[in-house]
Amino acid sequence: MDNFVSIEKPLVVLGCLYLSWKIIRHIWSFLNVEKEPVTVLVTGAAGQIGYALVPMIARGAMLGPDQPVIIHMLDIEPAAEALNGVKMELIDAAFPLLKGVVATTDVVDACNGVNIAVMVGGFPRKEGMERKDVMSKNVSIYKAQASALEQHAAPDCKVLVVANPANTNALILKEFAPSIPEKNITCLTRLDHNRALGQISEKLDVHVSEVKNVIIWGNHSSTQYPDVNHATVNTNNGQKPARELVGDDKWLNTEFITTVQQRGAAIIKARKLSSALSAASSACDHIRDWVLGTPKGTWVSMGVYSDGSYGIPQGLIYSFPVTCEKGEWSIVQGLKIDELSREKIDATAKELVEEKTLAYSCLN
Ligand SMILES: NC(=O)C1=CN([C@@H]2O[C@H](COP(=O)(O)OP(=O)(O)OC[C@H]3O[C@@H](n4cnc5c(N)ncnc54)[C@H](O)[C@@H]3O)[C@@H](O)[C@H]2O)C=CC1
Ligand SMILES: O=C([O-])CC(=O)C(=O)O
Repeated sequence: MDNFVSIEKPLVVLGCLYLSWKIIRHIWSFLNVEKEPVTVLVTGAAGQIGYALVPMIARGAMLGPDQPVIIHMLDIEPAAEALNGVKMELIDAAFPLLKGVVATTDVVDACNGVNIAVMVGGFPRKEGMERKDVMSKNVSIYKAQASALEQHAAPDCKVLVVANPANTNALILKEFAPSIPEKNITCLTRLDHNRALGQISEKLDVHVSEVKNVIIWGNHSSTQYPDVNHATVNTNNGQKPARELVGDDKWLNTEFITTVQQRGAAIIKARKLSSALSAASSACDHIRDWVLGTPKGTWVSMGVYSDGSYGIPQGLIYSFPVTCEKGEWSIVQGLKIDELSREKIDATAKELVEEKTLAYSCLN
């Protein structure tokens, strides 16, 4: 009996605490008390991704429909007038969640107090170029902006690098901002992940939301490895492996991979400009899942600092399958890697090692 009472008491206390928490939450939402705004920096905000991205952030696509935001926009002096035009449009759109806009060409003002930094500023590649061809211009920008972020952003600021070469720019930013925790510096491969989901959904004629757990391994470049071996599709008969449903290994091992790898180039060829709306939307997906968590049983691809998982050298920003919870990502462990995948996973890592050397030679 004594034992029973000693177990029961803490359970009752826990139950009361849980109920009080529920009641407080209910009253809170009833009173419609607003959350504190989160400050989001977008660099290169006068450019085409920036123009697509800032309204998405202001509408809640990045941080949720009840999260007020303050947007800081940075661009360079020649783009100052265009940047001011974007600010005017943000004001004109009267977004309920938008609590402030700063448009500046001063990197310190831009970084001041930011909680999330989306680094889009840089030079996009043109038709016929590889992403590493914009290396020398872009890595020096990331070296310079690293110290501004380190000194002026909020200490727990989360950073997403979009500008190409995205993995290597993120690595340079990490190396020149040593006091920012390495877990807080990531690069965008979610666009490639979404492209892979899109290709499977088109092939099977199912809605893209029914497909999950593709993986983009490695570099956001034409050596990336879009891996469908662990992907599943929701069907009327439950969840099935995507490979089994597609039933065409030849397509999955060749055309599917090259289509995803070359999708950026295909968009440039068609638009004469690189992807913008899909890049902006994927940047929102990346931050939303990182901050608010990935749905149960689902992983996404993020370029993160390698801890040696899957034999990838440490000291690279490499795209892995990750799940996110409470604002932290973790690499999905224990996936079986077949021989073909191993080769491709290593090949894209090798390119990143070469890019790192090239980046350092550009900075010297
Ligand atoms: N990781 C990914 O999935 C993707 C990456 N990208 C990359 O994103 C970057 C931006 O692309 P777009 O918006 O199409 O280019 P854009 O040329 O339209 O815009 C780039 C903006 O950055 C600004 N900028 C240049 N140097 C800057 C600096 N030091 N500080 C702040 N801003 C600066 C430019 O003035 C321009 O307004 C490119 O590097 C592109 O290759 C594009 C699509 C997908
Ligand atoms: O291809 C480019 O240069 C732009 C980009 O990164 C993409 O669309 O994936």
